Amino acid sequence: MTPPGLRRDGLDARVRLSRGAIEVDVALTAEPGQVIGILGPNGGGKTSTVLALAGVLPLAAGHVEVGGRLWDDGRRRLAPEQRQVGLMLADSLLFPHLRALDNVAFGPRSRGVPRQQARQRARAELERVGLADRESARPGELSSGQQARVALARALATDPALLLLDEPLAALDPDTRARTRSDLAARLAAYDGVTVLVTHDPLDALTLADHLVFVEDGKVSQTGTPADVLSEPRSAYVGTVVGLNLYAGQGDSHGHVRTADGGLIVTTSPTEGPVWATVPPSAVSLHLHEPEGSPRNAWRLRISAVTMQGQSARVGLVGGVPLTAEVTLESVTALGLQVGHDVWAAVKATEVRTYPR
Ligand SMILES: Nc1ncnc2c1ncn2[C@@H]1O[C@H](COP(=O)(O)OP(=O)(O)OP(=O)(O)O)[C@@H](O)[C@H]1O
Repeated sequence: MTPPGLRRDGLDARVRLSRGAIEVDVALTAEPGQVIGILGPNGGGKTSTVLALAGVLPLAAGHVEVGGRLWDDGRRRLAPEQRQVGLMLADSLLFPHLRALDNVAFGPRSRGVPRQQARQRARAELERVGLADRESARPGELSSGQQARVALARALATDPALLLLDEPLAALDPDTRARTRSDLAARLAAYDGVTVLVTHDPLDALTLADHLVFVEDGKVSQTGTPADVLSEPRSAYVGTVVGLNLYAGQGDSHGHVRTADGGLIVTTSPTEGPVWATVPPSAVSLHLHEPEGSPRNAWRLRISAVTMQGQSARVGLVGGVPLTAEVTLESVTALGLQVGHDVWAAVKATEVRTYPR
């Protein structure tokens, strides 16, 4: 809750630092109340960025400004405890000997709030995450999802201007994860500070974040709303996250896109110049013989992987235009799809979408 009269100005940061072998350079901006989702491959610099925002890692250059206050300008910085930050990690790191109420009250207490007032605040926070009736439970008596909600309540009990969530749901099993995700979404909707959420799970990012920032090898490879990113991925990694086959190519005026590897893709979408082309895996059909008929793409490719996903199968294909195809389990059986076999992959030209690079 923002005290009356205190204006919240959101986040304006440029994090520049060296970490291991990589040079991190990540700019982040957000309005109060917004959630920024940071995604990226392992070791890309996501956690380093969050640690720099928290003040645990010093900036080599750049700045961190939160709520109109300069926290770090690359030379002078506020210590972590001087920053209005709430932190939640995959490991909820609750004190095992303290009941839920005192775990949550710990933050305000350590900032000098008197005991009764801190407990009152903790009670309100537990209520907001639906745990009013479990305030006396020790962490060992709570489920993993409840522990995560206590950790969230604790992170918010100090009125942070910046809430940092680093893989907050990663330790939960899929069912608990889904339920806790919706609890988290509800709580974040009522939070008026800025949230930075690091996650590997596209579903977390797509359902919780207003804005996505992809960090690869220390740099921002793409930013945008979830809708922007879903429709127009701009790196191989982002393509994989949103589940589309993505190609960088050069288009001509005849609807032909030539990829860097020499593959040819035919599309009805505008093509001239450097373009990205996407093919949804579900738009790929597989055949044992060369398909005939309307203008479409037909590539002879080799199967590199077959994995089941619910009622369908994902088939990895390598060759001139490497693809992932999503087909029914019946087709896997009927066509006898196996790693190492060659098949024809067909995609209608109308299913290939392009946009400028
Ligand atoms: N304690 C450390 N000391 C030195 N280098 C580190 C340390 N922790 C991580 N690194 C290195 O810093 C780089 C960035 O790591 P970071 O943890 O920020 O990436 P990440 O994107 O969060 O990765 P992950 O998804 O695996 O958590 C990596 O090259 C990593 O090896």
